[in-house]
Amino acid sequence: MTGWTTDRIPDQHGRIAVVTGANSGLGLVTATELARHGAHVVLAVRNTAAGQEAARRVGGDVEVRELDLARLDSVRAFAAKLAADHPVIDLLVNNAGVVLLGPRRTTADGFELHLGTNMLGHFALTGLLLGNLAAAAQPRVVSLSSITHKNAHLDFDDLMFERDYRAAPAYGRSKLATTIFAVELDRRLRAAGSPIISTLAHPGITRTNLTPRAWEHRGRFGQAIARLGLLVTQPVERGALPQLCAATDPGVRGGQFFGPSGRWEMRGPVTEARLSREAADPAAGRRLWAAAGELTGVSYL
Ligand SMILES: NC(=O)c1ccc[n+]([C@@H]2O[C@H](COP(=O)([O-])OP(=O)(O)OC[C@H]3O[C@@H](n4cnc5c(N)ncnc54)[C@H](O)[C@@H]3O)[C@@H](O)[C@H]2O)c1
Repeated sequence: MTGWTTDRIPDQHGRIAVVTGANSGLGLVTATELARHGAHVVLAVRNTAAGQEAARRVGGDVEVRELDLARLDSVRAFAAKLAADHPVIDLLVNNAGVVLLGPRRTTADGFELHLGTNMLGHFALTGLLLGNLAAAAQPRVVSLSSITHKNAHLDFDDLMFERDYRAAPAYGRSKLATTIFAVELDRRLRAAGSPIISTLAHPGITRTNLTPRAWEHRGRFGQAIARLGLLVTQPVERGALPQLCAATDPGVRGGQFFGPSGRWEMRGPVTEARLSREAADPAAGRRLWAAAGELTGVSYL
């Protein structure tokens, strides 16, 4: 896949794609490219006013729907309406994500905010849409990992990070959990003989609202970090290529993981990325799957 560009996206007419967090950053570029190639794109967003503004920028055949991944009641309501209106869904891009600077916060359901939004919300959403995805000809689920997953470790005795909380490791854990989820989803889909494939992507370090703009408002030191960030980050159009490749390239197989090829995988052309040992561990997959099913009340596969 090295050298992959959006020219390799096949015609998407007749396909229904759902992109979470589609109003900004990587989600906005992903939605734009899918719509540009003819897909009907559902912009699944927390703030529908921002979603409508994004819809104007995306153009093409799009609709805006409200989804707050930090509230299971919102995930259920979104999935129920979407599933009724679109019996067949071809592509789900689990793109939305949150990064906190500051003290520990929780979702409406009491989950640590990073894990609850980035992983548990998407776990529930995927399960609730599985029947609609299975009805499509070549269905896919794409999950957003991060290089931070490699230095993270999941503590199954403290999944909600109640002990010694720190924001950056909490984000890394949530991205490791998302990565374990996507790999385990692929295993389970294959074992069930499902037509759906689960793929993964990470954008290296890409200039979006998450980084380094998050630093710009933090005084002179923050602005210096932001300027330094420009040197090591890549533009969002390039950062979105791994997830667009994972979502659309006809040659992609279940379980494949794409990211930038450059040194330290931070920026560069698309290539196949490496999972950490923990992310690829089937025992971690089984354990996390059981925990996520219990926590969200959505059990599948
Ligand atoms: N930018 C990077 O360098 C980088 C690196 C690794 C991984 N990622 C991942 O890429 C994905 C996209 O992030 P981005 O960089 O485009 O940042 P971004 O802030 O521009 O986009 C994140 C999106 O998620 C949405 N979101 C946050 N909380 C939500 C909630 N509770 N419900 C619904 N939507 C919610 C936001 O509204 C926003 O649209 C995330 O999963 C992120 O973890 C980004």
